[in-house]
Amino acid sequence: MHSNVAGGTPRAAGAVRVDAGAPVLTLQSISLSFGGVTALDGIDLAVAKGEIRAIIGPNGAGKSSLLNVVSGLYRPGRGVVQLGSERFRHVPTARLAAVGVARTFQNLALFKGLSVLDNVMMGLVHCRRAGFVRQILSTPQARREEAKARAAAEEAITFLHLGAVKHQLAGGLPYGILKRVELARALVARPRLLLLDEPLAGVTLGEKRDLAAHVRNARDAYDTTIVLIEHDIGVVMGLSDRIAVLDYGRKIADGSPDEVRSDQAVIDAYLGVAHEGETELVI
Ligand SMILES: Nc1ncnc2c1ncn2[C@@H]1O[C@H](COP(=O)(O)OP(=O)(O)OP(=O)(O)O)[C@@H](O)[C@H]1O
Repeated sequence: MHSNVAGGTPRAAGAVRVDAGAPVLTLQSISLSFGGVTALDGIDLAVAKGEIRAIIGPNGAGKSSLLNVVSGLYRPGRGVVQLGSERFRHVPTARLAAVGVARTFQNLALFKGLSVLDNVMMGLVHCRRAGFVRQILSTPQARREEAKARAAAEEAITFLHLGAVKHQLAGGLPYGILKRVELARALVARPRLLLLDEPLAGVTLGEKRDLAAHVRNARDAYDTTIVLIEHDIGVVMGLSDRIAVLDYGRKIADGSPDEVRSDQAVIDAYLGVAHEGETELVI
């Protein structure tokens, strides 16, 4: 893990600090096929420290495949994934936390039978050094780690305004709250890179605005870098520093929201056909 479990308090929300230094994530010529279907075709991407980078594109464009390559669920046929200074042909899923990456899942990866607090503490399970036997015997090391993990989880819970439900079982909570629990579980280990798979999907418009604010605040307070895939282009435009657009597995645009919004290739990809006089994505 690149930082301590408790790691101090989250920094107060402040100015955006997109760092021009070495990228946190670099993809070089990533290609991936399933049988005869090309899901990704020579994707290059560089994500700067502190950035919120959205990956958008029509259905089947390759967004989930890309996220799965970065988190090691898929091994690309070609190309390299670089996380900080480490280069991978296949990102080791089992060491994802150790290389400073956390992710959320579109359909949530929470334990319904555990409380919110215990679910958030699960985000630190890969950081605990005391083995199972020491935890059972409750050795001093295991107790210290437990206390640190609990403090970090409490901090993430407070940060995401989940204090009122922290002792409730996840199974009984509304979807919009569970999306925040999942974000807290991913944040608690203070990842260098946070991958969010449709963080705003399936919630009401009001909850979407709240979640978008939480994502932005999380980037600032936890000093992390965020790559997200999302279908709601309107929210994405307001939330992201840069947006990469995929279509049929290829990257067709990569730029600021304003650049992407007026990019003719993007407009065509979303509309399916070119429209004369169409100069902006309607959102
Ligand atoms: N596990 C898989 N097995 C076979 N084909 C797959 C698999 N995963 C993705 N594909 C195919 O790869 C292409 C890209 O799919 P992917 O799910 O990455 O796109 P997406 O942009 O995330 O789509 P959506 O917005 O609908 O979720 C599609 O043609 C899809 O059918």
